[in-house]
Amino acid sequence: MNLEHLIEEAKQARDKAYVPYSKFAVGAALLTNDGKVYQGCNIENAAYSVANCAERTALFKAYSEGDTSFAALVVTADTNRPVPPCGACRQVISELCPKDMKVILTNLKGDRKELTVEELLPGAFSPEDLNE
Ligand SMILES: O=c1ccn([C@H]2C[C@H](O)[C@@H](CO)O2)c(=O)[nH]1
Repeated sequence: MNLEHLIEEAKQARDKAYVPYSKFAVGAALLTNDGKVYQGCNIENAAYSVANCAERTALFKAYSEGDTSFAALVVTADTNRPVPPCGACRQVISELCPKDMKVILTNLKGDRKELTVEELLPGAFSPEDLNE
């Protein structure tokens, strides 16, 4: 699975976004270590606060299917800079993905920013903190 293909999957996911309120469509593509790809889009709701971001949609789809071993995540939107994930998504990514996993942020112009999960949310609150 090359990166160009994973970016294409994220764009395809974005086309499925349900965004009647913000009109801001986001797509994500999550690659598992088995080579499977889970697409995710953002899904909004008339009760605005229950919207689900594209990144979490992809992660929750994979996890709920028993796929829990991840190799890379691409996120894309029609933004001026590579789209930055929100704080809630950073927290979820940080817990469910390896710290050294690559997260590739992109936009429709083709700009890219690649960083690790640790770089996305340095010093994240983690399950270990609950046991201290
Ligand atoms: O990284 C991001 C940032 C925002 N959104 C969604 C949430 C909401 O539906 C819309 C506007 O914030 O974009 C995502 O899906 N991912």
